[in-house]
Amino acid sequence: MSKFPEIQGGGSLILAWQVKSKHVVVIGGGEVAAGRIVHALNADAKVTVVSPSAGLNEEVAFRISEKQVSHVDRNFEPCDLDDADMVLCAIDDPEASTRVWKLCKEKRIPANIADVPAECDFYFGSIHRDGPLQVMVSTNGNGPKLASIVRKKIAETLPDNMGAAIENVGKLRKKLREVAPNANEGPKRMKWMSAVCESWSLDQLVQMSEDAMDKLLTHYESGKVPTFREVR
Ligand SMILES: C[C@@]1(CC(=O)O)c2cc3[nH]c(cc4nc(cc5[nH]c(cc(n2)[C@H]1CCC(=O)O)[C@@](C)(CC(=O)O)[C@@H]5CCC(=O)O)C(CC(=O)O)=C4CCC(=O)O)c(CCC(=O)O)c3CC(=O)O
Ligand SMILES: NC(=O)C1=CN([C@@H]2O[C@H](COP(=O)(O)OP(=O)(O)OC[C@H]3O[C@@H](n4cnc5c(N)ncnc54)[C@H](O)[C@@H]3O)[C@@H](O)[C@H]2O)C=CC1
Repeated sequence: MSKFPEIQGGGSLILAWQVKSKHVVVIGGGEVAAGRIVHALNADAKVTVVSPSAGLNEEVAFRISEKQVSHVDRNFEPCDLDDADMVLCAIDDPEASTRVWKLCKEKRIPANIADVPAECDFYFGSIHRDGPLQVMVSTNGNGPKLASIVRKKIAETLPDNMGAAIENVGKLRKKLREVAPNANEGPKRMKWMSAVCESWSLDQLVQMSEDAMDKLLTHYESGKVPTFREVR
């Protein structure tokens, strides 16, 4: 046995792709498209939906009328890809789907064709969301419904205040970078931040006020982590 991690091929590269302000083109306006739109909007993408009005489901029609997304009211045309950074295709026409996929590959645009795993640069997964926290479960194409069941099981084990605690830690980390901005202090900052996360409970992290954060940060220089009571 080697002391290094064993390689288990056959997985996906799971990343947190930053699509903020990027142009995501969703082709189709049915139930699957509606889900894709929610995921893209939750990541602050600029979304265009290409689908004839007659084929829109209620949710997609709602997002269009609320101007959460732009709408191109017709079937897909190659020019829809002109300034696309990502394409999500969810239509009930396999031949048109394959055409979309081939064009995306010519133009090197990352694409997901729902229903056709072989025509996907990436798969969607089942997602639990709580503020800044996202947990994605993938079964790598083996069992999408099971992915959803596993995701629910994981979510049940997480404390209710997890997202709020993470949000507060985010604020503290930002303040720490202001107090200790030097690039060469990275290792010290990271060690101290890790120690705070390990020694305080989630509830304490949630309850940490701006005041408490400022007090806590006065201990950074010494490298010590005071208790919650000491800074409250
Ligand atoms: C490869 C992948 C590509 C992609 O779509 O990105 C893909 C492909 C296919 N899905 C199919 C069917 C179903 N998909 C779902 C649901 C979800 N599918 C999702 C992802 C993925 N689906 C990717 C792999 C993810 C992974 O393996 O982990 C989820 C997780 C995320 C999302 O879509 O947002 C979302 C659950 C979200 C949630 O509830 O949290 C359900 C259940 C339901 O609708 O409730 C069913 C019916 C039951 C079943 O089959 O399990 C079929 C047709 C099979 C056929 O014709 O028989 C294909 C094509 C094929 O397999 O060939
Ligand atoms: N996660 C997954 O991979 C899953 C995939 N599917 C598959 O995804 C596809 C879409 O599913 P639903 O949303 O339920 O279908 P749907 O039938 O509700 O919607 C199809 C949509 O595509 C639009 N459309 C059809 N041809 C088009 C074209 N050439 N250009 C632009 N828009 C076009 C229609 O107007 C309609 O809005 C189906 O093939 C379905 O089998 C279904 C469930 C899960």
